[in-house]
Amino acid sequence: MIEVDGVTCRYESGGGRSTGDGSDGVVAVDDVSVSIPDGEFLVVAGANGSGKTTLVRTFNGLVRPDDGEVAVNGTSVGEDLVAARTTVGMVFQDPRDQIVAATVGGDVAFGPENLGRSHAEIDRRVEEALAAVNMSGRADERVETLSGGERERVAIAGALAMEPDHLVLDEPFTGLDEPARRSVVDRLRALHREGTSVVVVTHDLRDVIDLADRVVGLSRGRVVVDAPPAEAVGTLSGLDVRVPESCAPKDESGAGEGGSEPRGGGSGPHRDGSGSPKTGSGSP
Ligand SMILES: Nc1ncnc2c1ncn2[C@@H]1O[C@H](COP(=O)(O)OP(=O)(O)OP(=O)(O)O)[C@@H](O)[C@H]1O
Repeated sequence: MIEVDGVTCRYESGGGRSTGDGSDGVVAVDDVSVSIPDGEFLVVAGANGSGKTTLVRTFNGLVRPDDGEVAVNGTSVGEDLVAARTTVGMVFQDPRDQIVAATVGGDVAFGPENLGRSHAEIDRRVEEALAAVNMSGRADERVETLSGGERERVAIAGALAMEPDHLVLDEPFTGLDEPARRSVVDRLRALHREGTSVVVVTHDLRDVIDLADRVVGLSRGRVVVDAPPAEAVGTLSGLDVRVPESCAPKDESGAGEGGSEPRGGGSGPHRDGSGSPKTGSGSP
């Protein structure tokens, strides 16, 4: 269970995290409270810049809240970072931000190796994680030879090898073509069915609306809707979140479908204004 209680996160106008002195800057997440029970498939939706990435990064301590508290399985993230990083697996917006080894197997093994697990245990985890993303038998392949969808699946496998209770994926479909999207969706569906809790961050609900138990919608850092998908779409379609055509308001000029932006190419990975890509690792 992830419990977010009254969390606020600010960035300084120069790009770094807030000094906490109340000076000017961006309030990326503004007094958010949300609980994510085990086994839930949660979608965190909102327009670019609404605070989605910042919020989910508090789940494993990659971002420390300026106010409020995040607890995972009853333990404060700030008090036990290692526990949070092993319990909450994170897959970043661009898999290149987290692939660290030359081969598929080496990359997936990286997290459990850092945990100091035995060779036999690491081999078991790598095998199971690759099977979960439908890449069994491909451990020796070089990452640089893989397609974007395959790299995404390697990144997911890397997070799964940590055997997290919660898997958090930030815009996992960005830049993927239709078959790759379908493949990642299929993997997420299977993982969820097998009991993994999944949090997907997205500004496009179309791929995940059928999988979601609940949708939390953010706007300007605040929660504006927290409801099952069917109830949430009405609010979300007014927030530059793409919703399936069948759910979009009929009388609007394409707001629900995100205007003319083509599917797949999308708006591209968000860059955070600091000029540097978002970095970090699902590994402690
Ligand atoms: N490192 C940073 N320095 C300064 N401001 C930042 C930084 N990272 C994010 N922000 C700002 O915080 C706000 C929330 O950003 P965040 O990346 O959390 O939103 P998001 O909903 O994930 O956006 P996207 O969908 O584009 O990734 C935005 O105004 C953004 O410009």
